[in-house]
Amino acid sequence: MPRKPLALSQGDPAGIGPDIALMAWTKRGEHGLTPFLYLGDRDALSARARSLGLDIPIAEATAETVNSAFDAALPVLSIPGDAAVTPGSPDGANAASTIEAIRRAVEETRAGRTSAVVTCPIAKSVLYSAGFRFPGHTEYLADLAAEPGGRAPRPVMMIASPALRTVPVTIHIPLIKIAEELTEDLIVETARITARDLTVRFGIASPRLAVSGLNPHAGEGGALGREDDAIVRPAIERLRAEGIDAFGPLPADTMFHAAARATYDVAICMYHDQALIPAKTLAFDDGVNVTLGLPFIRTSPDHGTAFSIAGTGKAKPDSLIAALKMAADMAERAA
Ligand SMILES: NC(=O)c1ccc[n+]([C@@H]2O[C@H](COP(=O)([O-])OP(=O)(O)OC[C@H]3O[C@@H](n4cnc5c(N)ncnc54)[C@H](O)[C@@H]3O)[C@@H](O)[C@H]2O)c1
Ligand SMILES: N[C@H](C(=O)O)[C@H](O)COP(=O)(O)O
Repeated sequence: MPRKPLALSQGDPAGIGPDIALMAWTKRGEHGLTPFLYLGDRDALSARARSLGLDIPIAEATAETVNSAFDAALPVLSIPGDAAVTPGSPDGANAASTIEAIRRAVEETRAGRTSAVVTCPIAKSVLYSAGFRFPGHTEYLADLAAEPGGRAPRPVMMIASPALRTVPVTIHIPLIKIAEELTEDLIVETARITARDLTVRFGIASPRLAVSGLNPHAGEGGALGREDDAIVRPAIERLRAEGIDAFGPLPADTMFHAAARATYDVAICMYHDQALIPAKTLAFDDGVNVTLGLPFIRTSPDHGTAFSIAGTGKAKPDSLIAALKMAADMAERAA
């Protein structure tokens, strides 16, 4: 039975999404990539191939025709933008098509025509200026996952690589709001979803969750902040009472060295940079952004639109290739 194709959304067409999608396609044999359907502006993709000096056939396709087309051409379900695309110069006029590509990738996947959603990077600020009301893909995908009249599932962001997996409990909020938004329930719910999906999506029978403290030295017994003892520790106690192997709160500055990393399967961190700095420092090229808690599989490269190098040939497709491979592996496990 041939594998179902992946749905790859273009991201911001002025970013490196088109670059890395083209480069990944040229490496499809080397990496044994599962065929993907690129959802985005076909003309912009063709123009990017020309500017990169890549002679890549591009074929209009649907989920049903991707597998037969993929060896000879890059299959595209065309979603034209409303403005010409200049690499490195994002245009809010293309926000609607950028968002539509994500929506359609989810639609194809939820309909069972594709096996997973892989998203090329969007520029949040560009979408915000066009009225996009979600912090990023993560929250938008959860909204798309909601059943009619139902609540959106809680999405969980995980950055995963062979070196480390990390999850930020709070995500795209200003630092000044973290202590205000960090609650025992949020930590418990995030950890529960992470533990479940590490088992279901990654086959880890008994995942070990290292939970970081919020404050320096995990609060130093209360001398450097009350949150660790008043919020994080009770959350860990609740998780352990449910049979989840969670431990901490750990001082964040000593939980990411090699020996410490060998003691756990994922680090549950209190905020974005506490989770993403170690993850991207250790594995920028093969790190993958995975959204847990959704009823479908979604991965993304661990980087952004890199506008300054779009169209220059300097972008590396490694993280996108890792995201495509991880999505295919997760889909195979789910089949
Ligand atoms: N998955 C996503 O959609 C995603 C992830 C992160 C950031 N973003 C968005 O991207 C925009 C730019 O974010 P940023 O500047 O903080 O981070 P960035 O990842 O776009 O760039 C950071 C640095 O890394 C380099 N870089 C990034 N990807 C690279 C690649 N594949 N090959 C070679 N070099 C690469 C860039 O040139 C830049 O110097 C922001 O709007 C942000 O919100 C989106
Ligand atoms: N913080 C994420 C990262 O650096 O990979 C990035 O903003 C992506 O978020 P979304 O997947 O929600 O767009």
